[in-house]
Amino acid sequence: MSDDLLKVHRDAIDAIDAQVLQLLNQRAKHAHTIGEIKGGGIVYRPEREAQVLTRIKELNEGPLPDETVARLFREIMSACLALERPLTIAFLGPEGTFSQAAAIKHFGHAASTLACASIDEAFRAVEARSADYVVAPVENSTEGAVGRTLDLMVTSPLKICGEVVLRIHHHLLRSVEGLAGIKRVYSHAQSLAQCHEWLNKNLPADVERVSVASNAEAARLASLDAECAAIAGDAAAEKFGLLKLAQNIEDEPNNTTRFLVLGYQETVPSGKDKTSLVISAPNRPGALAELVEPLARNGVSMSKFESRPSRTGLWEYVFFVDVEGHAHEARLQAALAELRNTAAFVKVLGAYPLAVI
Ligand SMILES: O=C(O)C(=O)C[C@]1(C(=O)O)C=C[C@@H](O)C=C1
Repeated sequence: MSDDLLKVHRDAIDAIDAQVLQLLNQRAKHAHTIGEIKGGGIVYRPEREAQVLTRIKELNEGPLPDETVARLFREIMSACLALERPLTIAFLGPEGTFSQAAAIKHFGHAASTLACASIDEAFRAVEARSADYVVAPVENSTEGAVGRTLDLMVTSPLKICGEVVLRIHHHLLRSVEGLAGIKRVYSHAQSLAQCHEWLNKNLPADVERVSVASNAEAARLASLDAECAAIAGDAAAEKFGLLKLAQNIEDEPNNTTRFLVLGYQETVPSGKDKTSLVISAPNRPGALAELVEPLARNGVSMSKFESRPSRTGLWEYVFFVDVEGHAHEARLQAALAELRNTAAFVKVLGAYPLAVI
C-alpha cells in the first residue's frame, strides 16, 4: 500500500467534502426560503419529496446503488425540512418498534418521533395536534390487514398522505448465548405467527410462546430474564443490548409491512399515485358487483380490495379499496361520482404518492 497514493485520494475526498458541504448548505438555504414562502402553512410536501427521490434514482450513474443515494437524499430533505419547521411523528411505541423504523424511513432522522401506547392513541395525538403525522401499520405480506388501523380510518378526520413499505426481519434475541435453557419466547402476536415454522423447527415444543403488546416490549422483557428470548428486529435488539441468536427467522423471506402516513393534509398529484377508499354496499344481492363496476368502466385499476365487518350492523361489511392514480384525475373523479350514487357510503381516505424508497 502506497501512502502517497492514499494521500492523493484522501486530498481529493477532502476537497469534494468541502464542495458537498457548501452545496448542502446552499440547498438548505433554498429550503429555508421555501419555508418562509409557505408562511407558516403546511411544510411537508409528500408529492415533491417523491419526485425528488425518483429523480435522484433516475439521475444516479453509480457506483453508489440507487437505494443508497435515495436514502442519503431522504436524510438531506429531512434536515432541510427541519429548518422550515421540525415535525413530530406519532407511532405505535415503545421506542424500537417497526412502526418507529417506518416513521424514520419515511421522514428521516431530523423528525422527532412520539411513542404512543396504541394505534388509537397515535391517531389521537395527531387529531389533537400534539403530533403532525401518524405512521400506522396497515397490512403485512404474511399476516394480512391490521384491522385497528382500517377501523380508525373510517371515522378519523385525518387523510392518508403517504405510504411506507418496510422489509421486516425478525431475529431471536436473548441476553445470553445459546438456545439451551429458553423457557419462554415473547413477541407481538403477528411476529410469532410470522416465525411459526422457524419456532417449530428450532425450539423444543414446551417452550412457551407469549404474545405481548409489541416487539420492543418483548425485547425489554427478554433483557430482564435469561430464561426468556424475544422475537424482534434490529432496533429493539440494539436498544435493549440483546444478542442475536438467529437472524432473519421470518418464515416468508419477503416479509414486508406496509404503513400509512396520515395527517390533516390533502396531497396533490405526484405523477405516480394511489387513492384509498372505504365503501359499503347496500345489503342486497349483486350490490357488491355493482359497486366495483364504475371503477372498471372508467378505466380505474384496483390494486387492493379488503373487507371488514362494519361496526354498525351485524353481517354488514365495509370494503377498503386501493386504486391506481390520484383522486383529482378525471377518470377517478368520474368513477367516484358514480360510486357516490350507488354505494351506501363512500369516503376517500386519501390520495398519495407510491412509496419510492
Ligand atoms: O419543495 C419544498 O416544498 C420544500 O420544502 C423543500 C423540500 C426539499 O428539501 O427538497 C423539503 C421538504 C418538503 O417536504 C419537500 C421538499
